[in-house]
Amino acid sequence: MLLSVEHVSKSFSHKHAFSASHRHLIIDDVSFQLAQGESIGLLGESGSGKSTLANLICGLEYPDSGQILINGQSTTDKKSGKKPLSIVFQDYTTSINPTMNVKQVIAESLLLGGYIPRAQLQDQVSALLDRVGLSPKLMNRYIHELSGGQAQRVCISRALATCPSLIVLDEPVSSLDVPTQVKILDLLEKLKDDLQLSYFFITHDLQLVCYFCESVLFFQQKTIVERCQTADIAKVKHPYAQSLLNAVI
Ligand SMILES: Nc1ncnc2c1ncn2[C@@H]1O[C@H](COP(=O)(O)OP(=O)(O)OP(=O)(O)O)[C@@H](O)[C@H]1O
Repeated sequence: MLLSVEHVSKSFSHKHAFSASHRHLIIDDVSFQLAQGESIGLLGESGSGKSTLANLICGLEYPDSGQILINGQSTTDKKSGKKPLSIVFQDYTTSINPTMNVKQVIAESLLLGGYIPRAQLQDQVSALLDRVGLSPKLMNRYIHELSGGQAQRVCISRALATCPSLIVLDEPVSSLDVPTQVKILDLLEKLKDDLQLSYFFITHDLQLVCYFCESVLFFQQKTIVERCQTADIAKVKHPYAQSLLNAVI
């Protein structure tokens, strides 16, 4: 199994000005699996914990209990080496270091994927920019010199640089205008087919999930309340899943 999330719970400590800090449970006993080549959509309300789950999968946060295995290796296992996954965040403005140009951003990720002779770096960055439909001429630009669509393409090429099997897409088009959203979604669809990628696609948009993913997880009240194949979306039973379905039909 490419990704196995097993009974994962996570809470955060919130400090209060005039009282002791409290721990708030954000993720409660979440389990699901994703097979190689499969894509899953995660639908949930704003603030329900979707990004926290994404961060747990990527090893940016650790579970309080339960475990997350990627190709059988725990995300908490520091010795497991390079993980076959990348993440694309919603906010491209904060996910790119503003002091690095495009070449440095992508090169940093390429080098994470393994040693590359310095002489090959330029060509590999060019190839990755080409893969996401950007001209190599943009290599020396900084984030503030790019359009939103260009910046998100840079984030996608950075995600591809480590040759992942799985990409966690945390609302990758929500910060873009509609025409740019369509172009980025077309790109993601093409990359999925060309590179046989699996996506863990976090969004508020049920139609998008049905277009991109084989199955969908409905996330509410800190946990997954229903999972179904997108082909069977009309058969969902949980009231939350039904309410999302009714909103689009
Ligand atoms: N590092 C942290 N420390 C404390 N609380 C956190 C931390 N990260 C997230 N939270 C809290 O966890 C809850 C869920 O946040 P999260 O960003 O995962 O939700 P979300 O479903 O992705 O929201 P949105 O759809 O609005 O992006 C929020 O109440 C948030 O304040």
